[in-house]
Amino acid sequence: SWGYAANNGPDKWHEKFPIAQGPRQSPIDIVPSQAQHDPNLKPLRIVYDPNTSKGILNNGHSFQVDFADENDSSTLQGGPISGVYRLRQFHFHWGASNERGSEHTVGGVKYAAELHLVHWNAGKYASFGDAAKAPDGLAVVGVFLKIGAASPNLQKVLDALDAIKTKGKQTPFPQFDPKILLPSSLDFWTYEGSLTTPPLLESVTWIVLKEPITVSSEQMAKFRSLLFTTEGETACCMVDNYRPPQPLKGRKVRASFN
Ligand SMILES: Cc1cc(C(C)C)[n+](CCc2cnc[nH]2)c(C(C)C)c1
Ligand SMILES: [Zn+2]
Repeated sequence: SWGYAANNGPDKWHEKFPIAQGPRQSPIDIVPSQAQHDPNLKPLRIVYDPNTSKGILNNGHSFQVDFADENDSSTLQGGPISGVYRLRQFHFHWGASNERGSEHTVGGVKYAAELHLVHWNAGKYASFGDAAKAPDGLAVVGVFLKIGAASPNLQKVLDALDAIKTKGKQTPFPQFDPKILLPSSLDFWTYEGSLTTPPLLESVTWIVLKEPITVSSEQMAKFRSLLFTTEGETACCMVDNYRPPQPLKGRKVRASFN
């Protein structure tokens, strides 16, 4: 199946998922000078309840922290979206070394990693699966990670990785508030895009924060200690699990700030 290696990676995905060459694919290179400030964009309203965090899982592509989403306890509103989107999970993408790893780039600049907080339009769709197939179904907040001071808040997540080293392993991850992973400014760029892995569904309103959070080189090494492979398979380090930027195809990127 699909992966990030030469034989099954991003350049091959279009063979089984032709939408890979579609009109609203993600990620993209964000060119700040080309992004138009839109005064109609509302401030982001992010309310997360730590009681909704459930577990942490190695899904073979990344690792994710899953949230209970049967009610509106953890939600995203405002910004470019209408209605209430529920937090489903968050996960990361990162590189084999510090000079690459993010999916979105800013004026061609790659960051060491990128956090994705995935939300679905529960006001309009009955389930995450239904929302994932709708053009206004998902909203993903992207946060860049750049190398600098260690993040104590991120360390709580990294300390759980030893328990989920191989594909399919999961462990409880209760009482975690992902709001502590966000930078101080919620200024963002936004555009209409897609999932960045197969099935590459064109159902995501992207909200990419301008301000990165910092992570230390030692913390990045922790991400790279995970494996793409299951226990017993020949170990393959989970690194470079990012899709490169895709053609803009006429889309406009809006900025919430001047
Ligand atoms: C239905 C579905 C949704 C997602 C994301 C949006 C959580 N994902 C992750 C795709 C993705 C990761 N980062 C941006 N998009 C998948 C993958 C695991 C098959 C399936
Ligand atoms: Zn992602």
